[in-house]
Amino acid sequence: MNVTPTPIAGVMLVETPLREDHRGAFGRLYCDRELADLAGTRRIVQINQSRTREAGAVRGLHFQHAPHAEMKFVRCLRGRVWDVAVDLRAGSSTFLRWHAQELRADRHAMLVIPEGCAHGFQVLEADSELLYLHTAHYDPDAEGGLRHDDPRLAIAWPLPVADLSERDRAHPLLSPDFAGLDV
Ligand SMILES: Cc1cn([C@H]2C[C@H](O)[C@@H](COP(=O)(O)OP(=O)(O)O[C@H]3O[C@H](C)C(=O)[C@H](O)[C@H]3O)O2)c(=O)[nH]c1=O
Repeated sequence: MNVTPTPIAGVMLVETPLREDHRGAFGRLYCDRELADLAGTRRIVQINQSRTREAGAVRGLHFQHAPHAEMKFVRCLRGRVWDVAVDLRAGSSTFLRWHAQELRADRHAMLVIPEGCAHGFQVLEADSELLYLHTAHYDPDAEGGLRHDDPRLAIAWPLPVADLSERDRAHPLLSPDFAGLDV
């Protein structure tokens, strides 16, 4: 597995190349031994999948507050998405900066979003599917969300936003005095 850092500390791209032979291909999706430097003693406790119909649709941006903060490993199983991590960590040198990475089913890779960062994505191809590995259980009471169009983030989504959940439409804008999450 090849790990590449991004400009945001802890947000990494992990490439997991397939081994091909005459029968087809085989690849590892995750290995706590190979990723020990990145994941430490964290355990994957929940694995989710989403399918999004419309190109241009946006899901997120979501995070969980401590003590339910989580590291997420996000992989595209079908289609293409523009995956975004936003640094919400108090005191971070990249506080409120975002990093985007195109994830696509034919490039076997995952974006790692650490605790204290929000995650969202825009679908670039209809019927794209994502797989998420989580190091904390889903706790709706601990969930927080950012507006995709928050001017303090100024996320440059590549397509016009075509579809959003009611919940994602309703996230509050970041208050001017928001100083970040303690994780
Ligand atoms: C995460 C989760 C959700 N749900 C329920 C809650 C809702 O009734 C329904 C859809 O959840 P939500 O609207 O939060 O799903 P998305 O907006 O696609 O959020 C997803 O995409 C964004 C970008 C993320 O980063 C989240 O981790 C991921 O959940 O599934 C569960 O039952 N279990 C779960 O673990």
